[in-house]
Amino acid sequence: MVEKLSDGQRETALRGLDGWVYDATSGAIARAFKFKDFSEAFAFMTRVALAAEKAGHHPDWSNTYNSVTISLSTHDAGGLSARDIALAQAIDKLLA
Ligand SMILES: C[C@H](O)[C@H](O)[C@H]1CNC2=NC(N)=NC(=O)C2=N1
Repeated sequence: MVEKLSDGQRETALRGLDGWVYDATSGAIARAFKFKDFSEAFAFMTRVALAAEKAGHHPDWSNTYNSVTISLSTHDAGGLSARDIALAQAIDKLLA
């Protein structure tokens, strides 16, 4: 069982995450990504899937053609945990 982040911990973590937005209703952070075409978007999703499986932590996401929206929360904690921050950082690294 992993701990939900405090408001302060969440705000500090979000300052270091470009493009990720916190939604208080869902208790999740989300970021939208745009690619050249579906093939590029799906290649990215494949890499995210491998990173997620490695982390044992998985995204809620959607894909429409060249857009991918990823939402991260820790269902077990009922909100945001350090696992979401770590996965968001790993996802951002895939784009660097
Ligand atoms: C049993 C397993 O470790 C858990 O169900 C994991 C798997 N992946 C998960 N992913 C996310 N995003 N939240 C979770 O609470 C979660 N729990």
